[in-house]
Amino acid sequence: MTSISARDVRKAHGGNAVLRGVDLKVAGGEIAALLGPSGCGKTTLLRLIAGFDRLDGGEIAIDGRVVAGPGAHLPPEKRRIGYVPQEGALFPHLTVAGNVGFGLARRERTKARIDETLGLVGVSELAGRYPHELSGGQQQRVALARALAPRPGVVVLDEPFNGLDLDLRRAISTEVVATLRRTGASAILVTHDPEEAFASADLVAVMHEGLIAQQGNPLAVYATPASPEVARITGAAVFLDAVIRDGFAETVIGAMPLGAVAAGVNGRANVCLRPEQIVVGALRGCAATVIDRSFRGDHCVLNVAVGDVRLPVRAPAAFEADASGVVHLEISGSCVAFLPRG
Ligand SMILES: Nc1ncnc2c1ncn2[C@@H]1O[C@H](COP(=O)(O)OP(=O)(O)OP(=O)(O)O)[C@@H](O)[C@H]1O
Repeated sequence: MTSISARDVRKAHGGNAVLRGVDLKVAGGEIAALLGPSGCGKTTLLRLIAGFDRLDGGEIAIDGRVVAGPGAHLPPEKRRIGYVPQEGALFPHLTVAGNVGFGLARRERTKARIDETLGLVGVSELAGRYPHELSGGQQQRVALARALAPRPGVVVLDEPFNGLDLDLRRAISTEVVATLRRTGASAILVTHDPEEAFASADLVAVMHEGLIAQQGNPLAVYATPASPEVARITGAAVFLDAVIRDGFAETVIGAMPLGAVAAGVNGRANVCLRPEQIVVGALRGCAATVIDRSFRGDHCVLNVAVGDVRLPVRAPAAFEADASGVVHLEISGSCVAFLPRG
């Protein structure tokens, strides 16, 4: 199984520092999600790992062998990396079998190998079709097959499910991850969707402004974000002013223990918790006034006021405040504290 490591990787485009010292380690057989907002440098990093571009500084190693670094640049075809570009990008003039065969060296380009790969991703019956005769989901499966055909040690996928609608997106990403696991390939999946990252990956690397701001297992990253930016990139977050005393944060809606990140902090801070940690009830807890309510399908979001603090909280879909518009909030779990900046 093939490991991937990037150390202090730097890259500028047109004078702008896009990657500013990226460190990332993916163990053999691990699936990593590279999660970050548009423009933070995700594609730039993938292209450097795949060998399509040259880095300006730092080092990339595949299975301990430096493939890019000072004085080193192994060409893409020698890196044993499969690349699944945004929205598949199949060759329109080639059939499915032709697309899958394209990435294979001539001596490996056999019908048996192509059939085996199509079978692996469950599209054997589509071998003779052209890309325009496929649905979006089928195109994605074929793009994965094309990347997997040469049996790469590493597969990198650049927002491969972007063009698909939500249901299909969830189904295909689950399938793709299961296929990657069957092959034993290590993978880096680029996404800006935290749910997709959490559902797919063993390791989530959160990228912000050209740096990996945090990497770790999905639960750790979600529950203890290392910065307010990581908290926002990884899901909905509620920020509250707090006073920290003896490992507890006192906020306008009550006190809660601190998670590991901010142990040792005392005094004023900004704490972050997830919306589901604030439970809305009728009787117990801190009183809050409902300002408005928006229905979201499986839940609703209430904007509530506690004194002059406004915050969004989640409630059951059918929740209705009583005539007074007063609800009670209880908090559960721990929060993360960030010291004021500056
Ligand atoms: N070849 C290039 N020439 C000049 N600027 C580039 C080039 N490639 C990327 N950039 C710039 O580098 C920055 C990072 O781009 P990149 O595509 O890596 O971001 P990203 O995180 O993948 O974004 P998205 O999620 O929108 O695909 C952007 O500001 C982009 O405009």
